[in-house]
Amino acid sequence: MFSKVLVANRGEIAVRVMRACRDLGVRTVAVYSDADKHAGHVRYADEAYNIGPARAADSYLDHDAVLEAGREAGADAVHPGYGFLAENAAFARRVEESDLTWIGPSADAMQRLGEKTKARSLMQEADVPVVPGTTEPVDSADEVKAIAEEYGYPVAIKAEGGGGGRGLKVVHSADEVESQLETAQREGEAYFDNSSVYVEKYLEAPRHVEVQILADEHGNVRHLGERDCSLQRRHQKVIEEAPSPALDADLREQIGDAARRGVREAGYTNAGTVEFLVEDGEFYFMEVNTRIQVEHTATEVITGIDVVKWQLRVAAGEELDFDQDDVEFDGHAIEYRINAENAADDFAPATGTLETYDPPGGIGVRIDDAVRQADEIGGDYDSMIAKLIVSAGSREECLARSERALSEFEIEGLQTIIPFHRLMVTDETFRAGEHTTKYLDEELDRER
Ligand SMILES: Nc1ncc2cc(-c3cccc4ccccc34)c(N3CC[C@@H](N)C3)nc2n1
Ligand SMILES: [Ca+2]
Repeated sequence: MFSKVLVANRGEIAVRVMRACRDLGVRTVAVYSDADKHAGHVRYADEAYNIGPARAADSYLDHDAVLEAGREAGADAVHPGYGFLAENAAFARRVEESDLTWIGPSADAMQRLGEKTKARSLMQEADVPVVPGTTEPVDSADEVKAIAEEYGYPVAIKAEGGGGGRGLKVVHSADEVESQLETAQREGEAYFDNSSVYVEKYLEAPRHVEVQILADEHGNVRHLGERDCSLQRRHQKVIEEAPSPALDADLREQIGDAARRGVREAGYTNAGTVEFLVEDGEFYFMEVNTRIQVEHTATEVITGIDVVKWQLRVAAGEELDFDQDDVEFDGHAIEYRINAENAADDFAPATGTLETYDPPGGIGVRIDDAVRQADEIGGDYDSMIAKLIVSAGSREECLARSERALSEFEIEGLQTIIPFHRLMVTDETFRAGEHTTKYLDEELDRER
């Protein structure tokens, strides 16, 4: 096991990783920008190194600055968290080539799965259903039209280097194809430095269901069940839950097995998430997230498995000490992202001072955060300041407990989306678990 780990991140996920380190008796190193000098993850770590100014590109995204801090601290390994450099294969490779261990999948596995068409053909090799479409990039309008002829409009043109909803163009008819194809290629070049695009049948109102995977370096691959992330706003997840209300036992087993086959085929190790779209009782592979995710907590709470601790142990060469049928799911968990945003003002980012910061507690309530009363919340980074994860024996009990926990959560001096969450847990479509990925965008627009 490592003796010292550098966490190349900030906020709640940095503290989350440091907690797993401490559980394992591993010393922790924080890195911080000038704006984060007094931040929670710096307070929590055993030692901390300044890596540059507030702008992420000059600090948390600066490969050399992070590696230099690792060297200075004499760290054995680097955990990237999520966001920032977490899915940057080039950085993972630099860490692999240094004398630090990368806590995550190999750079090669990241590369293989980061190119969406390669990921799709890999999944087909493993008999994992993919959304109908091409597994090679397309570069002519005719190829796009051919897919639409075969599967019907609308079709989705997606950037090879995209993901997370970026680089997705929905084409509703033949006369839109040329312009949308051109835009998708141009944006792919601009945003992902990759103009390749591919085409899929666009599923009108799917659920977004993802499977948590843990794979060690000895060929053991386990799935830890699924999470439903259908409640999204402009591709930003707002509430996630485990298990998905949209799956029955049979579909649950099929989707879990498919995720394991796909990850094994990809030679993937460490923690990862296989994302699927689910519609009319069918599931289709969408993409793999080669990192720990914000919402890993919902899985931890119902399985009792510490995913981050296993990331560290797997990276240190340990074997998973449980079989697939040892993984049990107990009850229901819902995670509410507490973002510093003003839901009444189209979720515009908010800044301010936490004059009051009084999180809820009690049975079935977990708070993952890195802030405390009187902290200043600026606009330099992602707006999520905390996660509230509520769990109970059933989804109904979890909703009731959520209302109680959300009513206890007191924040003053800063606008957050807590009022939005309080509304959501009383919404009858959400309570019935019948919301699709379209629900929020349409519902909010309709209300406005
Ligand atoms: N062929 C096909 N059909 C429907 C889709 C639906 C989604 C999707 C999934 C989840 C939320 C969405 C919100 C608005 C628009 C799309 C979505 C989707 N993506 C891609 C990235 C992921 N974060 C969202 N890909 C799709 N692809
Ligand atoms: Ca994704």
